[in-house]
Amino acid sequence: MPCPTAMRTKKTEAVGIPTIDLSQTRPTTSKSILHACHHFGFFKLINHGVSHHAISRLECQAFDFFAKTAPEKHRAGPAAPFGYGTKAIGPNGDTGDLEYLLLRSDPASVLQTSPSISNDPSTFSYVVNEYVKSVKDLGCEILDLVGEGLWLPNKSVFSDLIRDVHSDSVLRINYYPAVKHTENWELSSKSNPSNNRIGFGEHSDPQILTILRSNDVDGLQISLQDGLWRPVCPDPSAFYVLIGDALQAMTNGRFVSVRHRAMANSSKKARMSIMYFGAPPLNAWIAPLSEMIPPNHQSLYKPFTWAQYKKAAYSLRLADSRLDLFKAS
Ligand SMILES: C=C1C[C@]23C[C@@]1(O)CC[C@H]2[C@@]12CC[C@H](O)[C@@](C)(C(=O)O1)[C@H]2[C@@H]3C(=O)O
Ligand SMILES: O=C(O)CCC(=O)C(=O)O
Ligand SMILES: [Fe+2]
Repeated sequence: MPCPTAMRTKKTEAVGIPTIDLSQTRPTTSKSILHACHHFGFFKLINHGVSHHAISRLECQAFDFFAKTAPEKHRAGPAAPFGYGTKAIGPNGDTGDLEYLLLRSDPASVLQTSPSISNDPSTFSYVVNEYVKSVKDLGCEILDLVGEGLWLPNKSVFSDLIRDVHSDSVLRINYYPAVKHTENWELSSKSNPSNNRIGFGEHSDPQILTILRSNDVDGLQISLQDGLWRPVCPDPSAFYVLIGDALQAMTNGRFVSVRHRAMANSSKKARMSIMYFGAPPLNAWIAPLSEMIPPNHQSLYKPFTWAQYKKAAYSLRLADSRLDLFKAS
């Protein structure tokens, strides 16, 4: 049976969103990834090789956490920026209808925070670390395919940043509680736009790339050049890959960081999404690669360190275009 989103958005989503099948040959996959990164900054990934077991174990651990009482959950907060947060997103007044856990992704930090999150911290940290390892490897594989497709002299120039022991990558688990529908909800949602509740507002991700997985509840939307919001059909067996601002800068704008948001108005069932944000080390310099600047063209962005970019991101609102601050004059 087609998912409700697919039925509602046949014209947009069904024809719009590229799907990359990682079981295809390397050159074919690489070519399709480049096309998707250039035109969408977003794609769906199937046959990705990450074990269903690793995904469902983390999902179970996360559902157990969000099912706890508020005081228990607040032991893991406040998110500043790491830890448990509810409603408030970032330090500048953004809010959404969600709860979340934001975690540093290195094993030592996961182990350190686990006792405030789980009654069985060693299992929690094992499950998180196993998941992070899998999605990090997947992210690096995608970035190596990008390096190959672009014929870069150093094919691992992007993945090296994420593989670095000092990589600033993070894991985020968002939980959008179920919505209590009244009898005439369908009718009122059409006539009353206030039912369009924002779960996580419009933004682009600042990092290199994001690997997102959600349960079977819809909510994620992406906005392409035409400015229209396209619902993304949830597929728990797939991952969605989002290009971040840092990769847009390194490719001198050839790849676009996709604007996206999550709605929280649509389901009687809670939505859970898990994002791995692959990031460089804080002291890494991000700048357009010389191979990405065509002859007689200029660099579109000034060089910046990841620490400088993060500082800028945290000084702005969620919807702000942070990369604009680093445009070359
Ligand atoms: C409002 C904010 C939340 C955010 C930091 C920021 O000041 C602007 C970027 C936001 C974002 C979006 C993608 C990720 O979810 C996130 C962890 C990130 O790296 O940048 C969040 C930040 C956050 O929630 O701390
Ligand atoms: O929850 C989602 O599906 C998207 C959340 C998101 O974009 C983020 O956390 O950066
Ligand atoms: Fe995001």
